[in-house]
Amino acid sequence: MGVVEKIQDIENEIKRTQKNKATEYHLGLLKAKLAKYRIQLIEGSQTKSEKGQGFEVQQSGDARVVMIGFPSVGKSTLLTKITDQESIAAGYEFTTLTCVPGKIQYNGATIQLLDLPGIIGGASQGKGRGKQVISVARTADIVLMMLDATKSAQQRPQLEAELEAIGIRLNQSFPNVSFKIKKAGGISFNAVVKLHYLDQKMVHNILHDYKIFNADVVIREDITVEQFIDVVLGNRRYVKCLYCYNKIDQISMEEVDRLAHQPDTVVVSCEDDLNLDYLVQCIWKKLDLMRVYTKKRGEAPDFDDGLIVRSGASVETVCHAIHRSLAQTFRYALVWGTSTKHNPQRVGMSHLVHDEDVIQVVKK
Ligand SMILES: Nc1nc2c(ncn2[C@@H]2O[C@H](COP(=O)(O)OP(=O)(O)OP(=O)(O)O)[C@@H](O)[C@H]2O)c(=O)[nH]1
Ligand SMILES: [K+]
Ligand SMILES: [Mg+2]
Repeated sequence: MGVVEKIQDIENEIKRTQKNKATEYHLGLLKAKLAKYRIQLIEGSQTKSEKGQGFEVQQSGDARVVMIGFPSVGKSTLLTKITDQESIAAGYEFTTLTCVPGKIQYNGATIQLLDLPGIIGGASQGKGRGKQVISVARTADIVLMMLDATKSAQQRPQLEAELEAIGIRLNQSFPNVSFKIKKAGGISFNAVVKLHYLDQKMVHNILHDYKIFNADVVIREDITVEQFIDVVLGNRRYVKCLYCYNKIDQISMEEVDRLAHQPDTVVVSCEDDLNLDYLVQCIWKKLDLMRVYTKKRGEAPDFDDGLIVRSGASVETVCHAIHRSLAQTFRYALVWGTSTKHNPQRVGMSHLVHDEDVIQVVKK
């Protein structure tokens, strides 16, 4: 029996099995098995020739946004509209057959946007070359899920399921669990919150199924079985997602209004240039990037030339962004901005900077 059939069998068994106290351990194990087979499918089944034909292109700029969507929803049209690059668009499916990168310039940052071929249902199971296409989403800072506003509402959960199946978790954060495999000592289990979906026995069962007999598990959040398996597997990607409904020129105002009120959603019309500026703003916000300025002693900061760093960045990260060796000669930094109480304030490497802060590094 092939892996795809095994997966189907387990999925059927999960569907058939009634959810109750008596079956929950069995269900937990089935889910662990399912996760294992899915991994085999992604990692094990690529032949040599397939590997050479990935859709990966070189990372460039400050962040990467990857468009994922069914055919002919307008991905290429969008790339041509909001980046410096043209990607051919047409009224037939699978117009785009490669990965086409473009650049968005915004607030001094360069954001890479990738246009990809459309995917079809079952892509994660290797249908078409969909698996390679959606795998590119693993490298994204944001998945821009492109949807056709004139098509069925089903397209969104379908795409989400495809991404789930290759280990991508959309708009979720890494479960608050610490998990360490040890050489000996058995399994120690600790939960600091009340758990509703998981208990010690289930954790043991799942770990044994993965042939893990010695580990420390500390759970600090009321997680599900699936989330625990994610932690054990350790190869999940937690990626932000923005849902973009295109072609709103074709639907009623009421419908536009309804779609626009969903969380993490932007409605646009590439054809009529509706809301495209707002989409770029939303991408920028979602990326959570910051712009900080550096200055030399006795000189004014150069506000035209900021440094782009991730939110939560420290002075150390800023030093690295200025010059690779700066951290070694670092004595302290003077910071002006909202991250400090006094302006300027003398801070060390670990100080966390804020958007728009000005930083002067004092060397040894
Ligand atoms: N009405 C309308 N049509 C649009 C809009 N955006 C794109 N289209 C049309 O939709 C069709 C498909 O556009 P593409 O940009 O090729 O779509 P795609 O998602 O890149 O398609 P594939 O590469 O084949 O997966 C073209 O005929 C576009 O002109 C829009 O906002 N409104
Ligand atoms: K098309
Ligand atoms: Mg296209």
